[in-house]
Amino acid sequence: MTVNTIMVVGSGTMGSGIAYVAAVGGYNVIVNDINKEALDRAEDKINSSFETGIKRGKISTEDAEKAKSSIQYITDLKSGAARADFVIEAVPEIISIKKETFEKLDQYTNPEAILATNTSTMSPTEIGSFTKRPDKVIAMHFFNPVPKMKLIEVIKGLETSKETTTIVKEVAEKMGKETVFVNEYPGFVTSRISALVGNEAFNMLMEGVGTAEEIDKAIELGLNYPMGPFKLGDLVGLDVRLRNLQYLHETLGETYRPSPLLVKYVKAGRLGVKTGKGVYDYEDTEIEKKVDRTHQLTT
Ligand SMILES: NC(=O)c1ccc[n+]([C@@H]2O[C@H](COP(=O)([O-])OP(=O)(O)OC[C@H]3O[C@@H](n4cnc5c(N)ncnc54)[C@H](O)[C@@H]3O)[C@@H](O)[C@H]2O)c1
Repeated sequence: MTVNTIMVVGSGTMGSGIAYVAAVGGYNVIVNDINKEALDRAEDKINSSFETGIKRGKISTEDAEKAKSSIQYITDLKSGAARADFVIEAVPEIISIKKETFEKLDQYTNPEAILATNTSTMSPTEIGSFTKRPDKVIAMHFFNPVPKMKLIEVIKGLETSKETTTIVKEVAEKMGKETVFVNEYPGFVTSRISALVGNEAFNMLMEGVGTAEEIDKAIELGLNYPMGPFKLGDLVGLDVRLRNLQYLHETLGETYRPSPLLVKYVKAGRLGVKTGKGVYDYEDTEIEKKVDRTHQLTT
């Protein structure tokens, strides 16, 4: 099967980045969101990614214009799905929303279309079971910010076919990405390790091992991580972090029990950069600058 048109469902942080790399990769792109304002924000963000790309010499003005004109923004899932031969879902990490989305996609797309999920933790086998084509369902786990981060972690479900993995590899390469193919297990490789490191840091803070700044500095300079676990957590969103940990705790057991301090921060509404306060206070411009400078993050 030749992939010409990619539809991205959910145009938030991840969906907008995925749409951008798909357009730069030469695909016709349909971006869908149930929320018109989110769709408008995505369009602004994608257009500014093109401007940055041109300024940094990563893409010519001509190619950027061509790629930009290949993107369509729509709120109607049905009409977009009917034209797509490859779909990447990036709706919130809530199983009921994923289920409803995949049931609809299964109904509206050509039966040959591949349906990929950008889930951070969930089972592509379970997501595949919401459709009548589990052989064509797979997880493509992108990293934030998508235009910068090189990797797509690809996770096969129990029924995912060889043909599907081959096509996914081709699509990822056209998007300029490296891939790792892993077998399904909760949290895959990256989300499982990242959640654990972040949780351990919260436990250390709770135990009084050090301040947040000291723990972040130790991990950055001593272990050569590009970003300390608290800065990363604040950027990802502590609520998102907690949700991932709760899922890993349910599926993998005690090792992943969320730190009581993380739970307390979320209860207080201290969710990180997005609420202006998380572990750090973002009125502190120095930390905000640091966070801006460091772009590597993942949930
Ligand atoms: N944020 C990250 O760093 C990151 C990294 C890797 C993977 N992920 C995963 O990517 C997915 C999306 O995360 P995000 O951070 O982009 O979320 P987000 O909240 O920024 O965006 C989600 C978008 O989906 C839209 N939406 C909600 N219900 C919808 C529906 N039924 N149909 C169409 N659109 C719908 C929302 O309006 C919103 O614009 C999640 O599964 C998340 O776990 C996130």
